[in-house]
Amino acid sequence: MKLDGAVSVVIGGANGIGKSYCESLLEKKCRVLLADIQTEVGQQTSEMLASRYGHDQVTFRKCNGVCEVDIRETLLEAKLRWGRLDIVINHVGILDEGNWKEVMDINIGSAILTAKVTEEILGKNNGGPGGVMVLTASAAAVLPFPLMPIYSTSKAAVVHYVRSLMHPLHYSRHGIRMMTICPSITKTNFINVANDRDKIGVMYEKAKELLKMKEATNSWIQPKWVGDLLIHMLENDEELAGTAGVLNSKTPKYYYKPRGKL
Ligand SMILES: NC(=O)c1ccc[n+]([C@@H]2O[C@H](COP(=O)([O-])OP(=O)(O)OC[C@H]3O[C@@H](n4cnc5c(N)ncnc54)[C@H](O)[C@@H]3O)[C@@H](O)[C@H]2O)c1
Ligand SMILES: CCCCC[C@H](O)/C=C/C=C\C/C=C\C/C=C\CCCC(=O)O
Repeated sequence: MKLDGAVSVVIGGANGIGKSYCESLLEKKCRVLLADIQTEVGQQTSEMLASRYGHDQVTFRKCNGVCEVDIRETLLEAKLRWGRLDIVINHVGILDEGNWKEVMDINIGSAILTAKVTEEILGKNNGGPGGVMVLTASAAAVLPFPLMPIYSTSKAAVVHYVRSLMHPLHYSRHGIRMMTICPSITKTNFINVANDRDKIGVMYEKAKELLKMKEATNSWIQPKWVGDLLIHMLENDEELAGTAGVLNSKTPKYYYKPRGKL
């Protein structure tokens, strides 16, 4: 798709990978509604980006990415402000092996609600133009990940859900090109969860040990690389729709391309 002039919503855009998504989109002259549950940091990030890329290019709105009403109002605000909506990204997720219900609720719930509302607003079956939806899953979604089986399973469900919605039976109805981005461990605030014994659970010691090795070898994924992957997937959306873009190093691999013509 052509990104110059396109309109996007990034839910969870105030920090880390989501912030990198916003910057990468703005670099390509895409307009961005940066949505986040944190008002203060969201506004700060949006203002910083506005001073760099233009005040008409980016704005902030408070949004809980697991709340259907918030997601709907956020998407509608972007459409009303800029007269169109092309790209919907939801980046929300948690890791808490001690609280499986909340992990499932948030990680799968945010995916299901985002797809539902995106289809409602952009779906060809609802008179919309179609568009693109991207969800952040995790590299832990495509292989068993014993360090955190609950998180890993919740993210696998996100990938599987998107693949199912990209089957020709669904795509022919809604016309929205959907994909997931699956980064390996990325240098953001999210990984501080590794210090929380309750949230990591029985693999706490092992996780600490592996993280120490990551630190020693500086082998993190950088948020900028994830932003670069987003742009690559958006610019090649016809070909990559339905795939999971997995980033275990700077070079992505694509999994699960649906069979048949989309
Ligand atoms: N950092 C990693 O190693 C890594 C790897 C793979 C996938 N992920 C996924 O990326 C996401 C976390 O992103 P990050 O690593 O950039 O972390 P981060 O903490 O830097 O950023 C997360 C952003 O999401 C916002 N947010 C959290 N809950 C929200 C909600 N309910 N509604 C709206 N906004 C909300 C936060 O305020 C924050 O701005 C999760 O989905 C996680 O599963 C992270
Ligand atoms: C290989 C999958 C990595 C998935 C990352 C996941 O989405 C986010 C994790 C956030 C915090 C991780 C806390 C502890 C994990 C410790 C080490 C992981 C080492 C993984 C690797 O070998 O690359």
